[in-house]
Amino acid sequence: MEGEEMLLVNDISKSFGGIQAVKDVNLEVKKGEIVGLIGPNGAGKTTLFNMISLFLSSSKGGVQFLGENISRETPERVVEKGLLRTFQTPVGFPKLTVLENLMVVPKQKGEGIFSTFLKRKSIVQHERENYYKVCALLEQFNLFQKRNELAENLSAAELKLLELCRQLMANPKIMLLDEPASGVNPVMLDKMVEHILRLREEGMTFLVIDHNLGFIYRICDRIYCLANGELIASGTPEEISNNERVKSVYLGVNENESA
Ligand SMILES: Nc1ncnc2c1ncn2[C@@H]1O[C@H](COP(=O)(O)OP(=O)(O)OP(=O)(O)O)[C@@H](O)[C@H]1O
Repeated sequence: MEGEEMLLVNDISKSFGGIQAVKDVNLEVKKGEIVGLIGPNGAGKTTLFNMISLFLSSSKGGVQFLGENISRETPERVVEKGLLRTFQTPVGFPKLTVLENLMVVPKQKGEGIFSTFLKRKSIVQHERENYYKVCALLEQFNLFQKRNELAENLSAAELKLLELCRQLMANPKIMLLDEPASGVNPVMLDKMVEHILRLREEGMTFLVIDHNLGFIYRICDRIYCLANGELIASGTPEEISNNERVKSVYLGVNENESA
């Protein structure tokens, strides 16, 4: 249902020794929203992503996903529940082709030679369905022509799209995108915007980190701004772009100068 709470971050904090990377942050994402997370280098954005996706434990506070406290789950369980993330540097397999990168499916739990033999038919069926799904995704993201290319030969923008496709193979309910626009040229950036907006039309929800504010303002319904680990502003793109604190910390504009 539109407007339903999907992700709720409650009063979350993280310290690394003496460094307070994230301090008492509250954040929410509703179903169907595209929410941005901005802030200067070292603001705590990636640390926050790492805690939401449970790659990192929080020092304090917790995360609710679809009304359920997931703070004690493993990253794998969170993926199974539908919370997926990308990384600043796409992961994937550089020495595999584009098609192979998407066909790689995690082995089922408890799968052995005997059970695999018994389930042979269903596995073949599963592989076939997977193949059709991969081809459809590659078509949608204009990567079908590159399906036999090694991933290491793709451009930065194509790698970002491949990373999106990899996450989509796992049927996410929400996608956390870490700098999807970095290294992407303006033409491909327009394509990236189109893809993200299309996915949202189809029901996807996003939380997006990016340093490219133009990109963030184009795609986001709401934006949170972090600085020194603390939330300093939240609002619509218009509100954030006119916020004096955001200008001063993020854009390096002095509050008095910009007034
Ligand atoms: N594993 C770690 N050990 C020690 N300090 C860390 C660790 N990870 C992050 N930090 C520190 O926490 C703070 C927040 O870092 P973080 O990477 O979350 O910021 P960011 O907003 O994602 O920055 P950027 O935009 O440059 O990626 C920084 O001061 C960073 O040096």
